[in-house]
Amino acid sequence: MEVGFLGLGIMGKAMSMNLLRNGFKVTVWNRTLSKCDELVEHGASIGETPAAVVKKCKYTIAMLSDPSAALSVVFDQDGVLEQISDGKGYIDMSTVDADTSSKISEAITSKNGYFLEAPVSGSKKPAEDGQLVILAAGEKALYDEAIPAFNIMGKKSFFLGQVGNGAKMKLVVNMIMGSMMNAFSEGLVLADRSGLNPHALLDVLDLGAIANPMFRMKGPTMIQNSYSPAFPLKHQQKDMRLALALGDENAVSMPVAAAANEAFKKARSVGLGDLDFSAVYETVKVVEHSS
Ligand SMILES: NC(=O)C1=CN([C@@H]2O[C@H](COP(=O)(O)OP(=O)(O)OC[C@H]3O[C@@H](n4cnc5c(N)ncnc54)[C@H](OP(=O)(O)O)[C@@H]3O)[C@@H](O)[C@H]2O)C=CC1
Ligand SMILES: O=CC(=O)O
Repeated sequence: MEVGFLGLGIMGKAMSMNLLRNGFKVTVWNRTLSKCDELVEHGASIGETPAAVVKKCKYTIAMLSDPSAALSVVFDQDGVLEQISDGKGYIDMSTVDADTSSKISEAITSKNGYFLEAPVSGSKKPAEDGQLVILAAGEKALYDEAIPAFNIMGKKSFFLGQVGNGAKMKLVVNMIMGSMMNAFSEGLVLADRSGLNPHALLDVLDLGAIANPMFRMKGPTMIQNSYSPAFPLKHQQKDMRLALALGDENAVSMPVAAAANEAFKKARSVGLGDLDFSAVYETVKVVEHSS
C-alpha cells in the first residue's frame, strides 16, 4: 500500500520510519526537503510538494507543527487540495484546534475526498516504539482503511465520532499534562529549597497514588537541567493556548491551566521554546528566586 507522509519532524520521522519498517511503501515530503534523506535511505520515495504526494497515494498522513502549518500545507500553492479527489483520503495527525480541523475537512470533502483527524498522545519514544494512542474522528471508512497503519504507529486507536472530537480530546489531555508539568516543577523546586533531596522526592512520588510515566521519565533529566527535545515546549504552549480557547468557548474556568500557560509563555519568551517542555522547570526556578 502506498501511503503519503507530510512532515518529518520529531514525530513524523519516527512514525513514517515505522511504516517503512513494517512493509508500507511511503512517499514523504517535508518543508525542509533535506529531512527526507534519512527516510529515503530506508526505502521511502520523495514527493516534491504535498500535491505531488497526494497525487501518488491513496491516502496521505500529515504530522505538522500547528494550525498555521496544517492549513498552509492543505490550502497553499502545490498543497494537498490541488490533488485531492474522489476516493483519496487525508489524515491529519497534527495537534490543532477543532476549527482548523473542520476547515480542512470541509475543503477535502468538497472535492469528494475523505478526511480524518487523528492526533496522538505519546511523545518521541512512543512514536519510535509504535506505542502512540491515536484519537481519530471524521470519516469512519477512512479510519477503517487506516487501521493497519494505526496499528503500526500506535498501541491503541479510538474513533471518537465527528470531526473536532479528536482535536478536543487531544487538547484536554495536553491541558492536563501541561498543568501537571508545572505542578511537578514547583514540587521539585519546593523540595530543593526546603533542603530535601529531589531524587528522594522522585522515589516517593513513584511509589504513591500520583506515580506516572511522565514524572518517571522527565524527573531525572530535569534534575540534571537536561532538556533534549522530545516534545518541544513551543508545541506544549500552543496546546495550552488552544485548550484555553476551548475553555472560553464552553465557559469553563481553568485557572490552573491559565497559570501553566503563563509559565510556558515565559519560558518561550526567554528562548526555551525549542527545548523539551520540561524546561518550564527553569522558569519556575527563576520565579521562585525572585519572589
Ligand atoms: N513531539 C511530541 O512529543 C508530540 C507532538 N505532537 C504534535 O505533533 C505535531 C508535530 O510535532 P513534532 O514532530 O514534535 O514537531 P517538530 O517541530 O519536530 O516538527 C514540525 C513539523 O512541521 C513542519 N512545519 C512547520 N511549519 C510548517 C509550515 N508552515 N509548512 C509546512 N511544514 C511546516 C516542520 O517542517 P520543517 O522541518 O521544515 O521545519 C516539521 O516537519 C505537533 O502538532 C505537536 O503538537 C503530538 C504528540 C507528541
Ligand atoms: O503531545 C504530547 C504528548 O506527549 O502526547
